[in-house]
Amino acid sequence: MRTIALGSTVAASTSPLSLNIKTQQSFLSSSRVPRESSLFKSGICRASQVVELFPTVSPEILVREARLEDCWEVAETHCSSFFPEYSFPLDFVLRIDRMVAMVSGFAIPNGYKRTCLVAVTGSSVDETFCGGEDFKIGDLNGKFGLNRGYVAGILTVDTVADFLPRKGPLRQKRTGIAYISNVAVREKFRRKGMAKKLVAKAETQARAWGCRAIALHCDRNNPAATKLYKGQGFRCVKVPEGANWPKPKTSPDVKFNFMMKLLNTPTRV
Ligand SMILES: CC(=O)SCCNC(=O)CCNC(=O)[C@H](O)C(C)(C)COP(=O)(O)OP(=O)(O)OC[C@H]1O[C@@H](n2cnc3c(N)ncnc32)[C@H](O)[C@@H]1OP(=O)(O)O
Repeated sequence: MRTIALGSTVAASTSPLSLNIKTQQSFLSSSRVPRESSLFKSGICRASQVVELFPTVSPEILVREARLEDCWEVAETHCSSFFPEYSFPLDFVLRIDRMVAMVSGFAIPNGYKRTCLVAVTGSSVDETFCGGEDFKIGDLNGKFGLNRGYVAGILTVDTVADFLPRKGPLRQKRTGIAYISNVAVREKFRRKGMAKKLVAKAETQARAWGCRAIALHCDRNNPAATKLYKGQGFRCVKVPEGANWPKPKTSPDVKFNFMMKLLNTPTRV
């Protein structure tokens, strides 16, 4: 369990870009409120605002691994989706914090995998067309692309198994089950199938890692996300009475569904 300090706020994190689910959930209900943060007004994000015009010209969606040059937009997507009420300077500090967390990667234990996927729009370039050598910094793929598109959705998938039920008397971590977290799509790009594509790509990644199943926690009071996962073939797993299954650290009043899908089930896109 890692902790990211956000000024005076302490965010419990499940992965480098992990949500502070407690804070996240309390803001979910307001995530549809139109947001014009003072950060944007201040002009710090003018470049992003200009790029935002592009998707209307070329709306195709591509899902790929996040790259180093995506990190600001990934942090923006994360923060604007999970903390829509934050205004300057806190929203700016939060974005910086998430960016640093991503780049530093909060090194995962040997033998485990984790990757951050992004859904980009406005990119017409071949996904494989990248310059330079491959390298990995934190969760980010070190390739640079010339036309990388605009990051509008994110998802993290890993095999770290921190939030999966343990096995045996020694409470060993499970293997072969991937875990999804940090799923977010910028408000103006929602209901266009982006999250579905991200989840589908996460499943492909999990299969490539040799996983037989994929799991996640979803707030019971998040009907949109619950519908998304059920539609993608995830099913709620009943937690046995008294079972001490790990779950994301949040306020006690946030209740999660633990959802799982066997990876031999066909993926719907
Ligand atoms: C494991 C986790 O990370 S849980 C955290 C989930 N993240 C959040 O709650 C952050 C804020 N919300 C969001 O970012 C988005 O609303 C998401 C990620 C929940 C959905 O992203 P989208 O790209 O809009 O979803 P997408 O367009 O792929 O919709 C897929 C299905 O989900 C369901 N769905 C998505 N949004 C809604 C909604 N607002 N109301 C009802 N159903 C919805 C629908 O069944 C939809 O299929 P349909 O459009 O064919 O009816």
